[in-house]
Amino acid sequence: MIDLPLLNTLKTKKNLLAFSAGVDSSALFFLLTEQHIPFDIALVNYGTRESSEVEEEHAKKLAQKYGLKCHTTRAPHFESHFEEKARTFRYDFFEDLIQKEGYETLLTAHQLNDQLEWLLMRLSKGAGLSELLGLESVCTKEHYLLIRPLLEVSKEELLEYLESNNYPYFIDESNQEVKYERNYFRKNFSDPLIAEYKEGIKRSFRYLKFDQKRLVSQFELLHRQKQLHIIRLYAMEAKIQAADTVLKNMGYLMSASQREELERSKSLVIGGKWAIEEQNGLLYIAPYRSADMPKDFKERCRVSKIPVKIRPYCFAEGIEPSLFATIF
Ligand SMILES: Nc1ncnc2c1ncn2[C@@H]1O[C@H](COP(=O)(O)OP(=O)(O)OP(=O)(O)O)[C@@H](O)[C@H]1O
Repeated sequence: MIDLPLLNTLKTKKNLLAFSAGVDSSALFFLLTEQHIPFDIALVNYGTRESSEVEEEHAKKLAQKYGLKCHTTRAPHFESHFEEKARTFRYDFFEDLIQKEGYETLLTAHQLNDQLEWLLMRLSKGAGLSELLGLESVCTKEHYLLIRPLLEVSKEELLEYLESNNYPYFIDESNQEVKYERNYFRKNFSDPLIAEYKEGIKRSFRYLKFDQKRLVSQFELLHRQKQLHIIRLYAMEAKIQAADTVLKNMGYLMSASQREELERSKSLVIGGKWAIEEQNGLLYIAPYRSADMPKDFKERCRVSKIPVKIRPYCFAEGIEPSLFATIF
């Protein structure tokens, strides 16, 4: 019996399930239908496996059987960096659907094994708490909520659920190929650990997330406009944590050296992409831009205490600096 209290919150929402026809998303599909949660499905066909076409057909038939919409698309052939490009293509497709069809949530079937695999991969590269706990069960995106209802359920439990109910699913053989780094971690570390210590690992994630919340409360998002974030820091140690959280939400992961640089500096550009400025207990984060700005705009920024590296983004996006005088 898989009990997912989070599903109750979905009953009144327009939901889109990212459905690959594999074990995890098939299990989520049937858990949603059993609980009468309204949803449609979206599948990206990468055409990389013999079974790709069969899986797409299966998704369409399943959707028809349960009276759901099935959105599918065919990905182009990616020569290099397959995982990264496949992910970008996938989320672009989902976000396009969300905008066009007005979905309020995107549900993915990440589970406990994925969560541990993510943690171990980040741990091995140097990461802070919010990066280690990168898979969150509810994550606010600009136009929707990204929800991962299965984070506390192991792959083995999902498989048992499908088997015992005779529900159909496909096995993705590419998950076995250790040439992909994540599969190497999965096969050698996360899967064996979960096989032996599942309950302890579930508890640890719960405790860690609880501690993370306490730490997060050391900063507060005061204002967000487009991609500009202004955060109040209640403790200086919270700076990295705050930047980590915001950038991760925007799809950017800081490297270990960038984190060190941020610790040292009050004004910097990360990866040529993000301007970060700390000023009077406030942390400003915005995409890094350069622009010729009129004198009066610069003057209004100065009066409203908008840091120098943040101004070009405000200018490019038509964000009026004098607005901030009323916010703070
Ligand atoms: N081809 C696909 N079509 C639709 N949804 C998919 C597809 N592949 C994966 N998903 C969704 O994404 C979830 C995570 O899949 P997977 O672990 O393969 O992705 P990932 O590489 O970890 O990427 P990310 O974590 O960014 O989603 C799946 O449980 C499923 O909900």
